[in-house]
Amino acid sequence: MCERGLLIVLSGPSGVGKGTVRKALFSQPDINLHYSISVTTRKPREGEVDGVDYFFKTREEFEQMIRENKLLEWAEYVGNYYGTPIDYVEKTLQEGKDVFLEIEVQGALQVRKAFPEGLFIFLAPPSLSELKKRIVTRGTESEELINNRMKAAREELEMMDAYDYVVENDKVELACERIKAIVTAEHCKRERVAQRYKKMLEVE
Ligand SMILES: Nc1ncnc2c1ncn2[C@@H]1O[C@H](COP(=O)(O)OP(=O)(O)OP(=O)(O)O)[C@@H](O)[C@H]1O
Ligand SMILES: Nc1nc2c(ncn2[C@@H]2O[C@H](COP(=O)(O)O)[C@@H](O)[C@H]2O)c(=O)[nH]1
Repeated sequence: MCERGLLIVLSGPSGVGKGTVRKALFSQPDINLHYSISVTTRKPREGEVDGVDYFFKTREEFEQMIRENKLLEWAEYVGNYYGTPIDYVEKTLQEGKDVFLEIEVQGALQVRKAFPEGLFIFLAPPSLSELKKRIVTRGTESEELINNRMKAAREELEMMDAYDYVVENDKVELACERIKAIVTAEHCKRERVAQRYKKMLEVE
């Protein structure tokens, strides 16, 4: 029987750079993580592709997924639904592969309840003014939505203590290296624990 994979959750306020860091991480050749594509009712941004960036759904379709227990977690964030399809996560972990979720804070806290053995990483901005600058510079949100996301960000930043690690995204390459080091250390720790139990069972 193969060991279950590790569930890694990267979370943090909108605009901190979760997507940028995740893409940089996944572009590295030595990375063996599996990205879970979320479902959302948000309209696609320019260049976003259904089934690659998100599975784009109507509110009715999303609510049906909730009723049918197809989501590991879901949240309504600044007027839209976002959720993680449970089947992909379960199947991939079962195959012994690591799954990577990039989700907001309410959802991460739900996943923590369902998967306390997961690895929870909070990506933090160098400052609130830099966070605002990043959302504004991205140019995807109206002024009203930027203000709503900044309001949510203040509440989300208060939740960082609920995570296993806080990683500052000052520079994308540095944030990637920190996340890689955390994942490697977590694997080593789990391997040591597994070996200890194996030996214990051999002796008894
Ligand atoms: N370390 C960094 N330094 C400067 N700019 C950055 C850094 N990381 C990301 N950015 C920029 O900040 C903006 C927001 O990044 P990104 O879209 O990855 O954030 P996000 O956390 O995924 O946002 P959301 O949660 O809204 O999807 C982008 O324009 C990106 O290029
Ligand atoms: N709870 C969940 N949050 C998710 C999921 N997928 C993405 N997100 C987060 O939503 C906000 C807004 O995303 P955006 O693409 O509209 O900028 C951001 O923090 C994402 O990380 C999910 O499945 N569940």
